[in-house]
Amino acid sequence: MSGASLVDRAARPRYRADRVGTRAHDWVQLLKPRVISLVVFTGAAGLAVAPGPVNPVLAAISILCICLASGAAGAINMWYDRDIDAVMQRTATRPIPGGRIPADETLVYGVGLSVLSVALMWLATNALAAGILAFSIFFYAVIYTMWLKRSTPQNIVIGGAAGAFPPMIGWAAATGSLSVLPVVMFLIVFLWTPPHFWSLSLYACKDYGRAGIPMLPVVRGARHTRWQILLYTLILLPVSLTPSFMGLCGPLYTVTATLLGLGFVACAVRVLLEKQDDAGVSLVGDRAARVSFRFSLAYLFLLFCGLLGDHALTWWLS
Ligand code: HEM
Ligand SMILES: CC(C)=CCC/C(C)=C/CC/C(C)=C/COP(=O)(O)OP(=O)(O)O
Repeated sequence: MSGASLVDRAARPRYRADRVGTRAHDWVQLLKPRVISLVVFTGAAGLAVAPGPVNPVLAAISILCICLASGAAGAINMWYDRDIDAVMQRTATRPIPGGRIPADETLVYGVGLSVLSVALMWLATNALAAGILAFSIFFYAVIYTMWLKRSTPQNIVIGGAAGAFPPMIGWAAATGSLSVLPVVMFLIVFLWTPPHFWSLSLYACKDYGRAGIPMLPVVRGARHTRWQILLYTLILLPVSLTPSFMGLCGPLYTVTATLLGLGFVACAVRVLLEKQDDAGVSLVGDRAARVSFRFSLAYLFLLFCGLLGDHALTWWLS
């Protein structure tokens, strides 16, 4: 046997395994797994704080459906945005612009998973949960991605509603109805989205400008964006405390929401006061905006943990 074929035999299986692994990884990346992990967590929280006993199998199926649906919407977003993703540094290596997954296969994948998730939700729970799930996919994939994202700097404010529906979906899956608390949870995520995204957009501004996407700092400038971030954190703080004012939760949630809300406002004030030029562009590498973006992720996760902990405590004490 020649040396070359020995090398071939040794190399071939490893090459195949790597390719299979890479392809599987790319199919998962189309679902934006890191982003949807928090989306799914908020949906699970909505389900967990809903009143009445929930069948654990149906709860698990509902959470799986929210996961599949948000991933599917992400895949349709990547299919539609393949032109701008190729231009932006942050997204240029995604599976479609990277040439690793064909665009048409991504569309079939996104639409297929959308149909599967909605049908499964309907079969396992009820029409209300399935209906809001379908509407969320439509809102993110069509209203936000295909329309608002490229046409208005308010794109993420209105489009952010898509990512705010999961707590309502979780609650509806558990109860077949809606109530004040899931609507407040919707409002919290809705008002959280602008400071979450605009913090990131302050330091990703060049990317969006190059791709021609009218994100707020591109259109209205960095200084205006800094004020808007502060405005939304200031509105978010009292809204996040509505469950306390309405007697829908106890002191654990109230303390958590107050501390986190003040922390988020403090991050926004730092973003506003950061050393900047006349146009509001940071002179210190957008340090405050980076901290604010990271804090936004911790904020939402911990706030909903506070709600879950409060709910568990009330149940345990009763
Ligand atoms: C229109 C609304 C939103 C916009 C435009 C937006 C935009 C973004 C962008 C551009 C990133 C960076 C992603 C990357 O580089 O891969 C990001 C990260 C993230 N977003 Fe959002 N987001 C929105 C809503 C949400 C919602 C509703 C959630 C969850 C409830 C969320 C959770 C996350 C998480 C967890 C990350 C971090 C991902 C990582 O660590 O790589 N986002 N978001
Ligand atoms: C239940 C359900 C269907 C929920 C869908 C909600 C969802 C996936 C929300 C996440 C929002 C998100 C990833 C925005 C990214 O914006 P972008 O697409 O402008 O970001 P990009 O530049 O990174 O692609």
